Amino acid sequence: MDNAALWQRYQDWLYYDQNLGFYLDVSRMRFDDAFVEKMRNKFAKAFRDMEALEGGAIANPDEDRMVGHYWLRDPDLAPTSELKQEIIHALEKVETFASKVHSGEIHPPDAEKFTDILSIGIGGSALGPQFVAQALVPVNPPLNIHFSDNTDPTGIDKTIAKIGDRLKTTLVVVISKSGGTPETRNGMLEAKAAFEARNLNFSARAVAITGYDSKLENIAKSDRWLATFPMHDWVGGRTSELSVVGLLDAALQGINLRELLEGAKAMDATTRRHDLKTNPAALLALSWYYAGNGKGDKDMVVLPYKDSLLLFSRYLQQLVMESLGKEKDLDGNIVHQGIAVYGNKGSTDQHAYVQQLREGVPNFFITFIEVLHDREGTSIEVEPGVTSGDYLSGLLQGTRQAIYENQRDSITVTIPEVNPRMVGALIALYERAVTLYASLININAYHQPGVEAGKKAAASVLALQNKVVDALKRSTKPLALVEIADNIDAIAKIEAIYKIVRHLHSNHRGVQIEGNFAVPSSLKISLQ
Ligand SMILES: O=P(O)(O)OC[C@H]1O[C@](O)(CO)[C@@H](O)[C@@H]1O
Repeated sequence: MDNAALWQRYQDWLYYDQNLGFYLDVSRMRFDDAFVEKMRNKFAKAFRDMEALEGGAIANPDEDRMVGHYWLRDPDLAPTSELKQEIIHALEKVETFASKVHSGEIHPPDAEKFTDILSIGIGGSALGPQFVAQALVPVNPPLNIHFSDNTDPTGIDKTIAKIGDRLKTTLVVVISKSGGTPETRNGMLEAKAAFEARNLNFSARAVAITGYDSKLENIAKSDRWLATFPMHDWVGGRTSELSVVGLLDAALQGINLRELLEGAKAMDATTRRHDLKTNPAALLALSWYYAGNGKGDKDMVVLPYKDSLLLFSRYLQQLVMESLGKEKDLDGNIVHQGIAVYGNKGSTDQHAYVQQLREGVPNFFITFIEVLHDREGTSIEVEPGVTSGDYLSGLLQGTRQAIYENQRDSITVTIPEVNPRMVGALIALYERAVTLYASLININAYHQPGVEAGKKAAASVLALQNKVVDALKRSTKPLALVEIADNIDAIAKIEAIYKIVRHLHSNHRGVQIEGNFAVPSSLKISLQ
């Protein structure tokens, strides 16, 4: 296509939302009119499905649940007045709690105010709060946030060490919808131990965000934690950023919740249109379908040209991949669906993997995120008439053009600046694009059966570890791996047994190993 035709295509496909000041450009996705025509019926169904979902249909058939994250920013849409009241009440509770923490009305024992937050959670109970904190935290927030999102002992130690003496004025926010996720439980127990080691009362500094009657809620209530906030079962983990899950951390950091919600609500309204060309979520879903042939054949590379949006791709990774990465479709056919998502930020990544994007395997499409406003205040000139921000903008344009010239597609999302309203709008945009795309490919976007398999396998390794230790305790002489496996009737699990003893040995847990470590069958294992 020559430059004039491309410019025309740009104008034909440009979406601009005056209310939000938001642009979406899909002109560099090389679909033609025939493809768009072919997709019309699929989209008509996707729009109807979306309407049913927002009306309270059981959109997650496996778990027999409604899917209501869209009601969070417009409670009037909730299917019953009870749900509407619950949403309003939860938001008020968050705002009241945060303002009492800020004023010092809620404070730690023996100190006037909380200074820090330790937010413990994983997956949807961490990625949204992390993304929003990185994007929107003010320069001098009322509380500094730290995250613990893994069961890695070194990671936990580093976080606690970084907080240092301020642990006594740290508010711990434990977030788990199910209330039973082991990594989060471990993070909570590790934090509790760290507080107790310093003679600090944990319960007086802890709040829980969790589902009704979960293990975590029961602990929080019986140990009399500072507060508990309810999580609704109709909000999935990866779409929970605009529920209490994301809002409490945000409010505590002084981020304007109402603007976040307002931006999402505005994007929701825009993306309710049953018209492809004027519905940006539909334009994204169309582009994803085109790029990957409706089968995820191409990866989505997300490149925000703004440091504060660095975590957007990581946030989207869960939203997109946990929602769309499914073995079966809604009719039970094996389909192995999904779209792989990765990326960090531009122009930084240009000096890392963009070489491959320009010239290597053409198995991706890029989504550029462009932010029009460079900075508060004025910029110096780094060259005559040119600022750092001009460079960033030029590098984005240059990369977009260079990859297009090599027949690689891209989408460009342009926002005026990174503020709560725009972040809310971006979250809503992608949530809705995922909902529409899931409908196009006929999958349930709201369950995650694949994750359960990994969790069960981990639990069985830990059960095996107990058996291994028992076998070693019972033995009067060092045992070979095969003997341990025989003793506990687990010969099929010999490799797992080897890894368990090696891990226990490395951590001075009383396991001694002798022999040649390069030849596992030569090893003799005993318990001290
Ligand atoms: O909030 P929870 O229940 O601790 O779950 C954390 C994460 O674990 C998953 O259930 C599975 O990875 C995610 O969907 C979820 O965001």
